[in-house]
Amino acid sequence: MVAEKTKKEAVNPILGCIADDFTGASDMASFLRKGGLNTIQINGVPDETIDIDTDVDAIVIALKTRTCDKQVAINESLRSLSWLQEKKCHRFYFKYCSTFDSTETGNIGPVIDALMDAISCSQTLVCPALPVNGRTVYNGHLFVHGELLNRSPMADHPLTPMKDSDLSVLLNQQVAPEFRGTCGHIRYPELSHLDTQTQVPPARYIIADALDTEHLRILANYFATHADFPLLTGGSGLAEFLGQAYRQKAWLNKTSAAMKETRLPSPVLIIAGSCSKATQGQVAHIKSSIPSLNVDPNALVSGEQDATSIEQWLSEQQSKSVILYSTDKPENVSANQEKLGQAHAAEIIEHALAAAARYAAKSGQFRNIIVAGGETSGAVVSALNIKRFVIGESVAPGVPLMRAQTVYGDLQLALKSGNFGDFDFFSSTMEAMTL
Ligand SMILES: Nc1ncnc2c1ncn2[C@@H]1O[C@H](COP(=O)(O)OP(=O)(O)OP(=O)(O)O)[C@@H](O)[C@H]1O
Ligand SMILES: O=C(O)[C@@H](O)C(=O)CO
Repeated sequence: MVAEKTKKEAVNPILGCIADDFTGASDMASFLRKGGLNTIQINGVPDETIDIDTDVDAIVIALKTRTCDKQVAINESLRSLSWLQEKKCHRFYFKYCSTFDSTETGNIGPVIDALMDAISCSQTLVCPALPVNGRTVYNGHLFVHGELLNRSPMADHPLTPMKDSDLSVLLNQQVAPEFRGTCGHIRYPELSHLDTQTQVPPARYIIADALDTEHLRILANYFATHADFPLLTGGSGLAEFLGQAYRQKAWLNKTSAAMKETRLPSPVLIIAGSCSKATQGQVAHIKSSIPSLNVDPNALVSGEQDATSIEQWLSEQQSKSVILYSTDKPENVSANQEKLGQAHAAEIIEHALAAAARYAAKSGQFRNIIVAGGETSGAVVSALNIKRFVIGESVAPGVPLMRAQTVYGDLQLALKSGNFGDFDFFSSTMEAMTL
């Protein structure tokens, strides 16, 4: 049964999204905007001080719950859901990574279960596919640029090494014991007649194949307003088509308000904490044209490098655009993790990069900041105490320019998911964001 709403009945905002990391949130927000929804991003669990404009169609809440303690992830997601329900959202989306990024002990299954329980729904969609960035699902297996997930560079991820690519296996490891084995599939040959001959399987978690954007359009048209599916889950691939589907159903009564000014004066500070293959190439490329500083966890531990020395280096660069990076090859990352502990290595790097971002904004030297990596972005946005972003144009699929009013003034940020963007992402984004 498809719930029909007339334009008169429409209530804004429609869609409330909960994302498990910060770049994932801005990725989702960029595609919702592309689909015609006036979208804002709120960072962290919103409290009563956060208000929203009346013309907002979609709200994306950015959490940092991908790798945190399970109970914290559940609690923050449920508190976010309550807030979205208070704001009268009536459709919900749990956004996780298009490469799943969640191990056996990960939080995707537990958070899905908790949200389903709170929304009282018995089925949900599981759709990580993002074909525009090379993530496809075929026969329930996740592929990255044509390679099985566990044979892609994601197998070496510093925090969430992906050792399987069968989505039902990955999910079954995580969900509550009583729901194990309750995955169903919509396989790609069935997609072309979804809604006519194909019955959606009566499974709790419905894993959808999607090989191209047309498949996502079909899925979005079916699931966007389906009464039995108030909660959908997956990557950002569906977002553009969900937006279009809501618009077709006349669920929107406002025209999308674009962010007006998208450029600020140079310079740009680039912060790369991602060690993904894409970021490694992008860092290597930009290092040949702007000053760079390697933020090294071993040097931070030994005291050879600290917040003061990084600040000193930044101030010496005066009005130049620069990059700070901890990006390294998988073997060096593993060595650091063995020596310092995985969580400790991540923490000291994130802390140093976030402190540098705060100094850069506070000193007024930089008003534009590009960050590579979801965890790193979460640390930077928290250090800048940015509560909300207005979403602007995308500079690459899944990477929007975003504006925030902060205690340090008007800032512009671009948060890049680790594996997103072409080799020249940093230079093209610097050009797009500055006067
Ligand atoms: N040289 C290094 N040694 C050990 N750990 C590192 C090093 N450089 C970065 N890290 C840590 O690895 C993690 C990278 O995660 P992050 O989410 O920022 O990037 P990503 O996983 O590539 O991006 P995304 O989550 O958007 O896909 C961070 O916690 C970071 O602090
Ligand atoms: O879905 C993706 O690939 C990204 O938005 C992401 O979540 C990476 O952190």
